[in-house]
Amino acid sequence: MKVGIMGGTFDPLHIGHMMAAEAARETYGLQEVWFMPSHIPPHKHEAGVSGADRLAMVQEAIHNHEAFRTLDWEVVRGGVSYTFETIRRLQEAYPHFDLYFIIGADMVQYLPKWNEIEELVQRLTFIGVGRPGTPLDLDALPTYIAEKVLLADMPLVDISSTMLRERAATGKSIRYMVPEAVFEYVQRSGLYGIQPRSSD
Ligand SMILES: Nc1ncnc2c1ncn2[C@@H]1O[C@H](COP(=O)(O)OP(=O)(O)OP(=O)(O)O)[C@@H](O)[C@H]1O
Ligand SMILES: O=C(O)c1ccc[n+]([C@@H]2O[C@H](COP(=O)([O-])O)[C@@H](O)[C@H]2O)c1
Repeated sequence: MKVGIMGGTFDPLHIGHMMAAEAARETYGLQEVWFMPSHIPPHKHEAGVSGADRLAMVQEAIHNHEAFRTLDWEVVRGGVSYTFETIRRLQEAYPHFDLYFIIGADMVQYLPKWNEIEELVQRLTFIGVGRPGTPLDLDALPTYIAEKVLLADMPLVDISSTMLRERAATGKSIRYMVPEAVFEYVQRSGLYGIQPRSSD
């Protein structure tokens, strides 16, 4: 079975994440895509909102898609979420899966700095999608990494979670930049300083 892993901080989850997963699924015929929020991403500070809320946003966003699932392992395990550790465990649990890890252009260029990248490229194939601000240039990567990165086309989406947090903090709308169900969850829970909706 061909399974894509869409790893991310998802603070908050936005339409760029959804489109990346769908483009990878469609282009490479992935039977399922598992959205996997990290607890603490290796190269970032701890996320602003809890793992439980970030997991809930993923669940809200994907529940209508027949091929999308959530994987809560990293949030449940806690600590720093190293992808190679998670993938080792996944392959122990599901030895017959053919694994693909979906990432945006910024993460493609960062691959040489991932922990145990030599092991990771033996265990899975990356699927990279375009993202404004970073060229998707496989020639810039060492060959042993570049030959394990496939590309999937999608319309460029100039949205990041950072931009959405900043918009929310300054009172600007994030509606339609996140899936509607995520917007409703954020509003209901009062995340990112967005006012909980009154019970009208
Ligand atoms: N607009 C986008 N288009 C394509 N890929 C994206 C986009 N936003 C994020 N991704 C990819 O999704 C994965 C998870 O991203 P992440 O949750 O860190 O979101 P982010 O918007 O980059 O967050 P932040 O602004 O907080 O760094 C990464 O591989 C990232 O490259
Ligand atoms: O394991 C690593 O060294 C590593 C370095 C950078 C990113 N990742 C993973 O790549 C995914 C996207 O990262 P991020 O920080 O953009 O959300 C997420 O699952 C991270 O845990 C993993």
